[in-house]
Amino acid sequence: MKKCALITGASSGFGAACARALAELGWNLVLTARREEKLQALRKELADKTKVHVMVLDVRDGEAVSAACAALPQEFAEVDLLVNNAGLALGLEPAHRAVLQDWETMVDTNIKGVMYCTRAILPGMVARNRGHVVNIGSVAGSWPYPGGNVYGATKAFVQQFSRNLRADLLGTAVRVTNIEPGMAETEFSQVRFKGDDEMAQRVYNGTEPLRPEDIADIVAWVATVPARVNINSVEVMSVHQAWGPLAVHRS
Ligand SMILES: NC(=O)C1=CN([C@@H]2O[C@H](COP(=O)(O)OP(=O)(O)OC[C@H]3O[C@@H](n4cnc5c(N)ncnc54)[C@H](OP(=O)(O)O)[C@@H]3O)[C@@H](O)[C@H]2O)C=CC1
Ligand SMILES: N[C@@H](C=O)C(=O)O
Repeated sequence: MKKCALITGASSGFGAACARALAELGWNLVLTARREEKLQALRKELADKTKVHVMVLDVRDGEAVSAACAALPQEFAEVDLLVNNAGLALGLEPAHRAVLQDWETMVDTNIKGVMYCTRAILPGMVARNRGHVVNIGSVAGSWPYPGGNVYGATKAFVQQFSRNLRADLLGTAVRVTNIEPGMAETEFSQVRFKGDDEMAQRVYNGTEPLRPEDIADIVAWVATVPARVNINSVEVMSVHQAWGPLAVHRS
């Protein structure tokens, strides 16, 4: 039987790259995000490789998440892999100048969104004694940097939530992995700097960030190791970055 992956934040960046990588492996896909046109374009792109169900969803809406997951078409209803990838950073202001609404949006998306999706999908995995939750954390969850305040804290939540999920799932065959990428070039900086291209480009100038497919390859790897193996966490950075978001080599 074909395996099925549900990927949040599949309309760009890591999520779209995960969809492409898993389609190559023949997995059926449930792709979710808010921008339907992007999801439909990806569905069309992958149509000759696999079956794709598009689910337009705001992960901040817990009731919508649980209703959509409960109403998955039969062919996609048994989710083997949940990739909790939807997330964002907003702003780089120090805490005393930060916009409170930005903090709330990051908490609602990066923390509550992960909680809602996990809570909706996990019971089926436990009942089938089969499945894997892959969370996309960040090096920002372990390494502080100026302006990282609430974004880093949300990713620290993802790290500890992943560990505690593993503890809860002991005795089942359900796996949990937290992937912690460093700087990668996606729409992430466009979103963080609210469309200010110059600020966004400054992040990547003179260095070589990770690419979305680098993270997708890791997701595909952790999902396909033997069922007895749980990769707990993977911290991954560009060769031009060390330790945390601040230590970046620029030529
Ligand atoms: N790029 C980087 O340097 C790093 C990124 N990360 C993390 O990786 C993950 C993916 O980011 P990345 O691919 O880089 O960035 P992108 O901005 O390219 O992708 C973010 C994805 O999240 C989706 N998303 C955002 N908010 C919501 C929401 N409320 N409901 C549903 N979907 C939402 C977006 O879709 P849409 O707007 O259509 O809803 C989009 O598909 C995030 O969790 C991010 O924190 C971690 C480490 C490094
Ligand atoms: N590593 C990035 C995303 O998580 C960042 O914090 O800039």
